[in-house]
Amino acid sequence: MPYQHIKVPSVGEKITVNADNTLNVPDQPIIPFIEGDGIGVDISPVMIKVVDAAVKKAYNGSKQISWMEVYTGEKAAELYDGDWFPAETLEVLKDYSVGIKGPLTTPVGGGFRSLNVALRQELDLYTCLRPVRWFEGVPSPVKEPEKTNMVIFRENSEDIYCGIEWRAGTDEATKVIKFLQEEMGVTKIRFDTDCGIGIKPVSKEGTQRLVRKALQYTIDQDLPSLTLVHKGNIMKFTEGSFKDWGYELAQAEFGAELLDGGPWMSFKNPNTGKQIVVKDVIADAMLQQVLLRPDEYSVIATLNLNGDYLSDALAAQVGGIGIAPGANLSDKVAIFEATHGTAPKYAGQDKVNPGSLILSAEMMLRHLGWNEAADLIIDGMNNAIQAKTVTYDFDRLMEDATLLSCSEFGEAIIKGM
Ligand SMILES: NC(=O)C1=CN([C@@H]2O[C@H](COP(=O)(O)OP(=O)(O)OC[C@H]3O[C@@H](n4cnc5c(N)ncnc54)[C@H](OP(=O)(O)O)[C@@H]3O)[C@@H](O)[C@H]2O)C=CC1
Ligand SMILES: O=C(O)CCC(=O)C(=O)O
Ligand SMILES: [Mg+2]
Repeated sequence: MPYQHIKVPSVGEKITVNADNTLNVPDQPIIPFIEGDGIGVDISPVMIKVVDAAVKKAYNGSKQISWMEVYTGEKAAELYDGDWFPAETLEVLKDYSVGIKGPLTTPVGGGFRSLNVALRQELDLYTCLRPVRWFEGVPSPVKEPEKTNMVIFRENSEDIYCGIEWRAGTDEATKVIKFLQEEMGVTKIRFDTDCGIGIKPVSKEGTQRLVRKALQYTIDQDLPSLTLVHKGNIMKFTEGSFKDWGYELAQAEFGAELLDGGPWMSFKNPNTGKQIVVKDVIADAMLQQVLLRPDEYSVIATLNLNGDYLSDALAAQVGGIGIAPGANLSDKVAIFEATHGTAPKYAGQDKVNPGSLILSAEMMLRHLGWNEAADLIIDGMNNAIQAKTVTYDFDRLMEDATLLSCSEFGEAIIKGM
């Protein structure tokens, strides 16, 4: 079926997904990409160039990506007559199973809701996977950045983050407040006029599908622990239940048993026989723990908003948001994206670090099973950083570095492969 603005490449095939969620990846897969707002215009073309070079070098022409641009955000609004979130983009991302996106702008305090969040919700991309590790040579604010090696599984479909809220003074907010006071016996709303209201849904099913994925990852990657991060002492029936349902799942589906009387648990990795510890930490304490005792944490499963905060904080700890990658995953669809946003003050200046999006593409290549190309990207990134040929964000914290533009850093990665 022809699309309104999306042009399907004349060469290449769709990736398909089997009933057991494994992928059939043709040698020339068509991969949809969203350029992104703000610095998307700088980093997306560099990401494509680096990925193409890695694939060419790894497979000498026997494999190749057919890129297909799809539109969301500012570019979509221009093309589709004010439609920021065209239905055909959603349809294509679902149909082609694997895609990658640049950052998209969300106005603060009003205007439209986050397109990034909408994409995750519409495609039920319930896991936001954000690995955080240090690259040798990257300037970091901590003394031993090599001790930080964590993988965040952030719940992506629930929580206060999903946007069920009403502005202060509206009929809706007044109605919800009245309902809470008159029908639910709530007496604790300190100022009940001009009061905005938000709702925080957290379910057993939503929690357990996320924790299941995180525990499976811990097993597959042979990692030592999974930490449930929550603020369950205060938000007992949302964040507290997240913790309880997480432990419950570890026990019921992975055979975990109480460790020293609990609440921590442990079980043996069925592949390696090594012990996996399942533990929990309260979210505020976790922010100091990751700074002071990072080597005690490995895989983290947490709620949507905690995961948002924790992923930017951990990214800074290993040298910054400019190299923090991520993926949004359902069981069938995977959309890769950087952790950072659109950094509007740098848009169009060919200045920022494209590393986040490039490393997100590196995760995408591994998802396809193209590990040789992914390894080349890591080599290229390592070599560019160790040669101290870096973008402004690293340059300002390094001595004797050579300052490169965004596109020059891409070239340096290619040269370093
Ligand atoms: N998934 C998504 O698409 C996301 C979208 N957003 C959206 O992005 C917009 C801007 O958000 P904002 O809060 O400013 O956060 P940003 O992540 O866009 O930028 C914050 C700061 O992070 C640094 N930074 C970001 N990207 C890079 C990069 N590639 N290279 C080097 N440094 C970088 C810059 O720091 P410095 O100033 O020190 O140089 C920048 O000023 C908002 O509309 C927000 O909603 C935000 C997060 C995720
Ligand atoms: O959607 C947005 O604008 C922000 C999202 C965000 O910060 C994130 O997903 O990390
Ligand atoms: Mg964020």
